[in-house]
Amino acid sequence: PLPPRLGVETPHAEQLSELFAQSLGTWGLDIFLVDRLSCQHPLVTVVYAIAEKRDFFNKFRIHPSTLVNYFLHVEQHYKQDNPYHNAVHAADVTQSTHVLLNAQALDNVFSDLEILASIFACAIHDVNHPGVTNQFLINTENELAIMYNDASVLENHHCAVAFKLLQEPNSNILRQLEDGQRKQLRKMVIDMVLATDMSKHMSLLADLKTMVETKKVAGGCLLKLDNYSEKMQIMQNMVHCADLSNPAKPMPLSSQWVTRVMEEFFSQGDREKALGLPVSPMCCRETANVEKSQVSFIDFIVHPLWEAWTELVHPDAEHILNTLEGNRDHYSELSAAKEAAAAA
Ligand SMILES: O[C@@H](CN1CCOCC1)Cn1nccc1-c1ccc(OC(F)F)c(OC2CCCC2)c1
Ligand SMILES: [Zn+2]
Repeated sequence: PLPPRLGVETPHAEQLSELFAQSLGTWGLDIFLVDRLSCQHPLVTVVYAIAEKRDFFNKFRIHPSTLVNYFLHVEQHYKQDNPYHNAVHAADVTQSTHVLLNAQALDNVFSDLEILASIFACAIHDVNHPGVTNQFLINTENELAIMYNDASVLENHHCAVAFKLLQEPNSNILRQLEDGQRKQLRKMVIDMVLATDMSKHMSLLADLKTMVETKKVAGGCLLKLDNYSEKMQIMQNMVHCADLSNPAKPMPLSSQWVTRVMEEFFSQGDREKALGLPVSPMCCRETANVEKSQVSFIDFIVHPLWEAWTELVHPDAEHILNTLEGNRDHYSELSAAKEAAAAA
């Protein structure tokens, strides 16, 4: 039997179908509205809609009910009481990557398997996130840090949980793939999810810039991506861009993400204080300057990354970079106004 047309039953099925028909491929889809209309199944409904749109069911002989079963389990393993690292964030990163994949500059660059791997990686990339940073897990000698020897602790955990869930009954969406394909997809997903570790950001960006320079110099287009490592570099940066896309979304969405991430950081700060640990940067609710932090986050991390991505897929991401620059100025003005008010 087929599952409901959105993957899950919801009293707002008509409205949600309409929203996906209009905006599934749009930068700025209101993922918080998707969360409400789907009755807190944002990940299942977004993945199901993308799977339909990209014909995954036929291309990979995945039964719709198997896809729903698996991603319901994945969704349930995102901690709903995390203000930020919850299933809405996973759905947001997945839908954002779906949009980035549609860039004309990326036409015919990725195989169907690479596209499935990218969407899969986004959907599971933060599964079972505990709502604290790698550093916190390491400092508190958490069992996860012991398990993964302090190396990309969260990211290793997300991958392991996701592949473990594939072994549950009627959940193995990769069952019908040829063995080689399944092994290849597993490797690609691991490579992408491990690359979402922020400690890899500078090296990932450096390699992207090098690729953009050579591409520009060669005057070639992206089609000349013949080896796995170049292809994977682009996929890693694409997922990383989507993971750091909050400041590049329309302000009504961006500001909700800022509130959520600060709430998660502050509760980590509260825990560090209670444990007598040094409070991590930006995690102290008494002293944090939210707007100022956003300006430096954008200036030092998010803008350089999106500038390189925009150049790589020129001109398809111009509007995203413009939104990011507009948001940066907005936070800078807010920060100045706050300082002026404090001085007065
Ligand atoms: O924490 C960030 C990386 N650090 C590295 C060390 O320098 C500061 C930034 C990335 N990251 N990792 C997990 C979640 C997020 C993260 C995601 C959306 C964020 O802001 C907004 F877009 F919603 C965000 O903002 C923080 C708080 C103020 C500035 C940075 C953080
Ligand atoms: Zn994430």
